[in-house]
Amino acid sequence: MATVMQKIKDIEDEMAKTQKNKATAHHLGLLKAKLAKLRRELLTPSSKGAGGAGEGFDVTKSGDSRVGLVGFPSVGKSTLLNKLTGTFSEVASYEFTTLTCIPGVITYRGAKIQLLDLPGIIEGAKDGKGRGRQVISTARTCNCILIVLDAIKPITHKRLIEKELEGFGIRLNKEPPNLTFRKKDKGGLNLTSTVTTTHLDLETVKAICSEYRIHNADITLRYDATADDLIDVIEGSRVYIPCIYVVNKIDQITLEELEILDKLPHYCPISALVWGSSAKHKPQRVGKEHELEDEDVVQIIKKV
Ligand SMILES: Nc1nc2c(ncn2[C@@H]2O[C@H](COP(=O)(O)OP(=O)(O)OP(=O)(O)O)[C@@H](O)[C@H]2O)c(=O)[nH]1
Ligand SMILES: [K+]
Ligand SMILES: [Mg+2]
Repeated sequence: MATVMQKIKDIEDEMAKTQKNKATAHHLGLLKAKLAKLRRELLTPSSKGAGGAGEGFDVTKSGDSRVGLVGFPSVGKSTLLNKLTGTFSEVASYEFTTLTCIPGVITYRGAKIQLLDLPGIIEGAKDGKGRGRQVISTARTCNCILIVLDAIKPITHKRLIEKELEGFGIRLNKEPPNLTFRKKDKGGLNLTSTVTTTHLDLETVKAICSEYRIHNADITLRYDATADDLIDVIEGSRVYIPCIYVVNKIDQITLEELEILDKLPHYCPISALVWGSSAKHKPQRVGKEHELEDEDVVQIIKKV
């Protein structure tokens, strides 16, 4: 029998092959619903190897808010935790230095923010690769997620990390769908909308609902919702979390490259070190007299 993973792969392949147009919308909607169901199966504790937070991840929530550092290995998550909180989390140039969840605290304008350093995740993390599931389950408990990216790595890494989080029911920088879905005993499926809709028609809604064996329901759309939005509402258990894209190691790129990155929404460029062509060794501690060269990055540390 095909494994859940294989079934997911088959559906993803079929979706990739299916042309996107009006005639295929309901079929694609059906495939999306099948995919959402299989993912849930994969993530429920009864299925092998799945489960919530595990050993080394059971950090108690504390303070006013919880922020999690998520990213590929060696992008500088632990360096950032250490700099921001004064906690010690091991830093090294090799991948998977951090193996558990390490908490630290930032005090900002009287608020205590719990910052969580997490192991690096890799593609396929949501499907159980590495400690990915523990990492993403922990990310689900956060009030804000910082996706840490390495400025010299391809920007496609942003999308890869987003996909891992999305596959685990996390929705980033998104409001919960503004639609109501009310199941009832009889009367069939009724679709009404208060705005013009371009994604969902009755046929697509029927295809999705049939996959969930729902034959009677009132659905009201208050915005131009997609098939994915409807599936999210039917599935439930989605979490809507704000996210900031922290692009680290900008000391390694040029100003022109930095300007391109500046177009990313919800973005913050940082560098945890001071490197540049004026420095004799990297990073170098310098005084006021030091003459800087173009594109040098300076870190100023203020004594409290
Ligand atoms: N050039 C440069 N190097 C950095 C910066 N921040 C961190 N590094 C280096 O990047 C490497 C990885 O840093 P870590 O903090 O261990 O990265 P991590 O994301 O926690 O790695 P894992 O725990 O293995 O996932 C180390 O060699 C750091 O010194 C930065 O801003 N600029
Ligand atoms: K590392
Ligand atoms: Mg680390």
